[in-house]
Amino acid sequence: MAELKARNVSVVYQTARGSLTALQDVSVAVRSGEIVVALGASGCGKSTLLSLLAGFQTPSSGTVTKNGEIVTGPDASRGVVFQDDALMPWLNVIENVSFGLRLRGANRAEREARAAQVLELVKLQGFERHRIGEISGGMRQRVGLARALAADPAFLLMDEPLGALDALTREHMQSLLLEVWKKTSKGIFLITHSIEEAVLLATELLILSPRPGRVVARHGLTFSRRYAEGESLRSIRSDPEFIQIHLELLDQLMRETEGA
Ligand SMILES: Nc1ncnc2c1ncn2[C@@H]1O[C@H](COP(=O)(O)OP(=O)(O)OP(=O)(O)O)[C@@H](O)[C@H]1O
Repeated sequence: MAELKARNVSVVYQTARGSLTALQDVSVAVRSGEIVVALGASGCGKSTLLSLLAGFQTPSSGTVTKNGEIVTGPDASRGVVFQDDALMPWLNVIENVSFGLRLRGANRAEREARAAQVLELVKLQGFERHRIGEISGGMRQRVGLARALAADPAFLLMDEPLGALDALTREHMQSLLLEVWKKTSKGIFLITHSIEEAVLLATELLILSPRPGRVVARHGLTFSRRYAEGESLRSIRSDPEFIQIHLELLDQLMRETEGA
């Protein structure tokens, strides 16, 4: 089992208006087969936390470790997906997906075989040769997810991956993401602004509050596991417990952001 851990991390940015504590004493652990979701108002440090876990930056204090070893930079064990899919429009779908493999020296046959596997996982078979400009926003996000999966990372780190999608496409993507999780047992860290999405996907939900960014609550949840065990999303979403938790979190977030 792989484990990615931030322990008591703080991040202080120096800005023109003085120093800004983006994260204060935050701890989080993401293990294989878990979906840790960070939810909170704008500016509470969610992206900064993801960036630490990815190894894009180091904390001002505290530690980030992967399987007990200090993280010093990004590597292939952590695949990152952003809201803005950051695809290369001049390449087709399969070239985008296999780009990282190419950089790592995989030959053409290896790249094509692996890309075909992950494209099947995200249900994009048949679109391999489409140009990025020819496919929809939802499909682009699936290409982004396939690209992150291509190197078979132990962890997926996702910064509002579904934020730019329309409501219906977003729901399709939520179930696709759960299917991928069920099949691969990756450890997932995901940022969202949607309370509903957070409750649906999370096995652990972190509520962050801004200025300074800190974890104000943690909830262990089981709805995604119920989906993985075969319950339909419709049945989960209409469960009174799901609705109750959703409303309680809404109240909590409203209180946290009052006057912000
Ligand atoms: N490189 C930086 N230099 C200075 N301040 C920064 C930098 N990056 C982020 N910040 C500030 O740190 C705080 C946390 O930012 P961060 O992007 O991590 O929050 P967030 O919760 O992801 O926000 P959002 O939901 O809007 O994406 C914000 O006040 C932001 O303005």
